[in-house]
Amino acid sequence: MIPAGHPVIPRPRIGVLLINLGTPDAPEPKAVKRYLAEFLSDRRVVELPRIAWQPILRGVVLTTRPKKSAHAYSQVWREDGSPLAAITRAQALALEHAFGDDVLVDWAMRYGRPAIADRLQAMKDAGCERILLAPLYPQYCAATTATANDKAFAHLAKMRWQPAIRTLPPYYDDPAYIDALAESVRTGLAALDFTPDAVMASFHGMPQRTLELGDPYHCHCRKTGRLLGEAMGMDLTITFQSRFGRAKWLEPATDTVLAAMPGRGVKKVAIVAPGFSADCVETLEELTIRGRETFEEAGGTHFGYLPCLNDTPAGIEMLRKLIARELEGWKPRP
Ligand SMILES: C=CC1=C(C)c2cc3[nH]c(cc4nc(cc5[nH]c(cc1n2)c(C)c5CCC(=O)O)C(CCC(=O)O)=C4C)c(C)c3C=C
Ligand SMILES: [Fe+2]
Ligand SMILES: [Fe+2]
Repeated sequence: MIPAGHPVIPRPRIGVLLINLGTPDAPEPKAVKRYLAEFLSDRRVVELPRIAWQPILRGVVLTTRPKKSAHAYSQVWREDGSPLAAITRAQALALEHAFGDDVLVDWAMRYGRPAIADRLQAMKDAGCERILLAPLYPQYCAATTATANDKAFAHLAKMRWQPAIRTLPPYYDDPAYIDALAESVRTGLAALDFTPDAVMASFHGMPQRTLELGDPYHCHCRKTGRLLGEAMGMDLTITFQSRFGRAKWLEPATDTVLAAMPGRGVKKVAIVAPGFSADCVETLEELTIRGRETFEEAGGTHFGYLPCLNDTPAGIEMLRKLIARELEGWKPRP
């Protein structure tokens, strides 16, 4: 017999939680500061002892960067909010539709809102006894994939009745991903009013030290770049963007290469950012606005940015395939 006051147990369901990095609530210094404080305090992101990093973070970074970043965010903000959040929400809605009634698809951000703990709890309360955590990073990195999963498991650690959990593996070399990328690059190139002299694939950077410590991120990016180039039948220029701080980061740097290209006769460039599953401030502002400026100031004449897969039909179908594969054997009980 069920004791009085025992919660009503809903029909068991399967849940899928899409997770992306996170974004401020508003393109304003105060909101950006709150977001950066959480993001840059993560020891998976800045791998320095707290005692060394926190004074620099609080004393320098959080007193200068929020204003600069808020300006960048304000240039790309949409009516429905931060591009990263709006696109991730649209991906969740499209996948929810694609999977139908038996699978509940939700989304969360590692930093800021909607918080992973809140969405996981909501899924559990809605009857999800089996949940796939899907960090939307094609290339594995401790600073992205691992910390997203860590945050989810930290919440599970507080649950008496945990759901069963699977995590989406990195998909940097998955044919479904490479094919979707190749198709979207072909469409993007065809829509340009010029033929580029070079096509650049720009990935988010990481400190060089993480490669030496064994993080596979650099290798995953190189392999995605190679496979995408092979699928396109062309040589891609692979670069790393968004350098942060004084340490040596993965090279070559996107901005350095953009500044050098025109001098080498490359005056027309197209850029794609295959590591980002959704367009965000790093692609829409850093590449599309500042990257273009850098290239044109160095003598470049034509610059084209090719959008991420986002919630395009090809992008959603790719995610649906990857997710469906992970859900295999997880039939909802009647
Ligand atoms: C030490 C600093 C940073 C590391 C390491 C880092 C790794 C990393 N980041 C992404 C993806 C994204 N980063 C985004 C924004 C962003 N990244 C950093 C710093 C590091 N990232 C900062 C300070 C910011 C904020 C914007 C700025 O001030 O420049 C975003 C976009 C978020 C948005 O709201 O639009 C994404 C996505 C990856 C994949 C990665 C390691 C592989
Ligand atoms: Fe970043
Ligand atoms: Fe940036």
